[in-house]
Amino acid sequence: MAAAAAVAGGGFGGSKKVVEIFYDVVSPYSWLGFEVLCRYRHNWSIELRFRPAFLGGIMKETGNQPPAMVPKRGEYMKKDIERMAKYYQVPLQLPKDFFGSVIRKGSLSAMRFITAVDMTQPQFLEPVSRELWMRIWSRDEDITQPESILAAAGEAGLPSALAQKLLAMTSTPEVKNRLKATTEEALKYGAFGMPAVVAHVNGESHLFFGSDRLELLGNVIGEKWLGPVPAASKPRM
Ligand SMILES: N[C@@H](CCC(=O)N[C@@H](CS)C(=O)NCC(=O)O)C(=O)O
Repeated sequence: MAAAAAVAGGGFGGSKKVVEIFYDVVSPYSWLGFEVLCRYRHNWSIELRFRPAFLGGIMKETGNQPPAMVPKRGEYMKKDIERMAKYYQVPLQLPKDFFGSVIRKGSLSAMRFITAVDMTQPQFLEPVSRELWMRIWSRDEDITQPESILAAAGEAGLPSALAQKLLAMTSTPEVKNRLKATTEEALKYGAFGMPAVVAHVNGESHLFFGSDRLELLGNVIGEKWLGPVPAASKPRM
């Protein structure tokens, strides 16, 4: 198993089932899956592991394309995201210039920053990821410029000197290679898009694609699905 699992405390032999979510902040459906799994940490006997990866790399390696590249699917997606945001209670809003913000600008610098956080300050991984999603997928703000990334880090509570240091780390081979390695790991599990959720059960790994397959994930790991906002958890937003 890759470095991240080792860092997070070893293999998959504990009593809780390990569930990994491979995500990229450019992906709105990843945000939905991320928030719902964060809630289910309190309801299911799972150890949730965040695995920041690069969706562009997954698309390239598998020959896939973002769903909105098919115009009719793009139209449907707008409606779908609106409805899912309401149902999942996540404040997702489509950016005005979808192609500019999501396809053209992309998320490489943001995902490298998140990777640097994961490698050195993992306690900030969850809030930094969430704040970057808040920027691009809720407030229609940039996530590519250094000042945008630093602003998200500040909102997440990362001290400014530390955030500057992590930003400088994003151009190092260590960070670039780690993001590549996590992306390759997702591909090895069979990912072709995001969120890619991998559950480890009795030595076997099961891949689920999409924020809409978490009910099925629950069924496979023997846990009850209680809807996107289970009672024991409070939505964060
Ligand atoms: N039905 C899934 C859709 C997820 C989805 O469309 N994810 C995009 C990234 S935001 C993707 O990777 N799509 C690849 C594909 O549809 O083949 C859900 O509700 O989560």
